[in-house]
Amino acid sequence: MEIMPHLQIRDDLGVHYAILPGDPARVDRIAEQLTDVEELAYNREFKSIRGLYKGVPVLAVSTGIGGPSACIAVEELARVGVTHMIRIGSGGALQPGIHLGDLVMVQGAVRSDGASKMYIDPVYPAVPDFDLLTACVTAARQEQLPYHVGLCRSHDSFYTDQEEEMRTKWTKSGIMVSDMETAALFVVGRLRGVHTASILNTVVEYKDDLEQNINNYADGASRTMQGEWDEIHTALEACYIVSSAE
Ligand SMILES: O=P(O)(O)O[C@H]1O[C@H](CO)[C@@H](O)[C@H]1O
Ligand SMILES: O=c1cc[nH]c(=O)[nH]1
Repeated sequence: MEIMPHLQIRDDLGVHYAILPGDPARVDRIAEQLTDVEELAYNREFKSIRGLYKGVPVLAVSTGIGGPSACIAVEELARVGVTHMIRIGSGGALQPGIHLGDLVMVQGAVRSDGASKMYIDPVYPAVPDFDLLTACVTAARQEQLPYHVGLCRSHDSFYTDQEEEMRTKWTKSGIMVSDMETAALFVVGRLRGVHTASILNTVVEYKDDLEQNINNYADGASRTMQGEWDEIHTALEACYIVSSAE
């Protein structure tokens, strides 16, 4: 038996599905939708629990902010036998018509991060697993949740002097939303043979004040908290759909 150096979880858990928020506080809110919850470890930004969703064993593990810590989580989860990973993140809309709390199911990610480039050439695509993405879309449609399917831009920068120009550039290219971890998850997951998907809860609307809106989310603003509940529910249902088909 081995203990993973960063997640501090054992390699004999025998769980195939993991839900991955960035924020450790979101792990506790995932626990509310699970039964038989057990806290496994809380080391650095990585908080890990195990529980059941409709009888399916699931892990919830926070990945922290940005590609480097997300890659560490993906690598160590793959080493303990997790085969399906769904990010449930927060993001900022880059297009009009995407409202607070709407879900964006990511179909592909622009690799504006550094971590995925440490693994492989930037021409390598950052795309989700088709069946897992389909299961997420099926789940959201089933529950009649507000959702979109489109592209995201995963970035490493929040406070550079070029943020406004970067956002305008990606808006013009039809990118739907920004986050910081999806590209790294898709690339490293693909290289390690893991099925990945990413669902982003919109916490900043197009052209709205980025910092103010992220503060509102941290304060528990109701539409973004509803979006968070919806993305957790969608990801758990997707795990159930995929596990039932196996
Ligand atoms: O809410 P999470 O999942 O952390 O996602 C988003 O929020 C953080 C930035 O505020 C970044 O990690 C970004 O990807
Ligand atoms: O632009 C944004 C907004 C929210 N979260 C991000 O990572 N980027």
